[in-house]
Amino acid sequence: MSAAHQSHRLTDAPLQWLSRLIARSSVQARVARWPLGGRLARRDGDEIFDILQGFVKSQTLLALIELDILERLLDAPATAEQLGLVADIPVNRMARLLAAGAAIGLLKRQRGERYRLARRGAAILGVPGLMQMIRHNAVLYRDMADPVRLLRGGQTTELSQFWPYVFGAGGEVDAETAARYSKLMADSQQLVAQDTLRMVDLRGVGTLLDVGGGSGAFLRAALRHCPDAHAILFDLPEVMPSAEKAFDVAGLSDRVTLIPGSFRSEALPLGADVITLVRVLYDHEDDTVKHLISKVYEALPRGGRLIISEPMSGGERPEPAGDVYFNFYTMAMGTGQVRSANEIGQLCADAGFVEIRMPRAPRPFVTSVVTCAKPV
Ligand SMILES: CC(C)=CCC/C(C)=C/CC/C(C)=C/C=C/C(C)=C/C=C/C=C(C)/C=C/C=C(C)/C=C/C=C(C)/C=C/CC(C)(C)O
Ligand SMILES: C[S@@+](CC[C@H](N)C(=O)[O-])C[C@H]1O[C@@H](n2cnc3c(N)ncnc32)[C@H](O)[C@@H]1O
Repeated sequence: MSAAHQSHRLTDAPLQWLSRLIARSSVQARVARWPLGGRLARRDGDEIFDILQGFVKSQTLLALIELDILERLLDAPATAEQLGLVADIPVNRMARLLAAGAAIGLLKRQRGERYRLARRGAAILGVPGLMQMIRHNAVLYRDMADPVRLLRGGQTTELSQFWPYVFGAGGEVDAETAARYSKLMADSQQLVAQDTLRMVDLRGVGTLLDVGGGSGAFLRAALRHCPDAHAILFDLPEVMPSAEKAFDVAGLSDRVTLIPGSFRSEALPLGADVITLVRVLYDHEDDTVKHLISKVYEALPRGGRLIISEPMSGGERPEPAGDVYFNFYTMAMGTGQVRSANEIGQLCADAGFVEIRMPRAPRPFVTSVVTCAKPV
């Protein structure tokens, strides 16, 4: 046994002893009688129960969205009777849904049995793409219904069918499928773009290349942010029609060059001083990611910068969004994985990048960022 392993075992011993005590119901009963012990035990109980009922809370949210309850309450407060009638749900069951909605803080019960939107319920309506993301969780949850089976692997998941482009070089995705995922991607991208642009400094950028940029939502936000910059979008050919249309509608066509291609088989376009990879790495295995980061390095001039933005694992300090939701999300997708900012930084350093920075993410459930530069 190595010295490191032995010293671990020595420091582990008291904690193991404590865990074994807490795991005994007789000890729990005694500790719960002390003032501090009682408080801790109640809090732990609350939190364990909250983990246990997570799915039920989430499905309550889904029912409120599917039955358009949030929108209806935005018009005017309403009773279970009124909402049950329009949603074709028996009144007593609608009353139970509304009570659940109030209990999770999305609705407020008023006098006279009427409900109105709570602040958080109203906020959901204003977050771009959030209602579609909530609806689309149903696909993930079907894959998660048997988590042990998912962990063992080997089966075809529904989510991997939902995002088929991930597996493909060009040619494997029809235009309709590409348009469907592009819309969902673009809607949720608005949040990612907001937070990314808050974490990086794009002042003075001449040309920005977004690799795997989808329909270009990030580039449009970046172009508005940097009025003098030009943009290049590189993505699979199937994505180009929706990108072209979106830049047209935004009146930004003259500031972007669209280049179809696959980063698996082609070199990246030259001429950008900043390259962005937004929600691209976590779709792919390590080998693909290493290869892609080297291609980015080759495509950049000296001093050029790489910006990586996507939900990340907390690494040595696991955190809920990266290490629970996106961790299982990418597992259900079948090809990718979340990585920590340190792991991503290391992959960049291995490719030759320097000045690796990890700004603090305001909303890790939306995105985190790693930036680095090619040495001058
Ligand atoms: C007087 C007034 C007006 C107000 C006073 C009171 C006050 C200060 C109120 C504040 C209210 C307010 C403005 C609230 C705002 C709340 C917001 C902005 C909430 C935002 C929430 C965003 C969420 C929950 C985002 C979730 C995103 C998810 C789940 C994204 C998932 C993305 C996935 C799965 C992508 C997959 C892609 C793939 C394939 C893996 O690459
Ligand atoms: C998760 S989406 C992210 C899109 C966009 N950056 C965003 O955050 O909304 C991943 C993107 O990578 C693109 N992609 C996947 N494989 C690719 C490849 N081999 N070459 C170029 N782009 C690819 C997909 O078409 C898709 O637009």
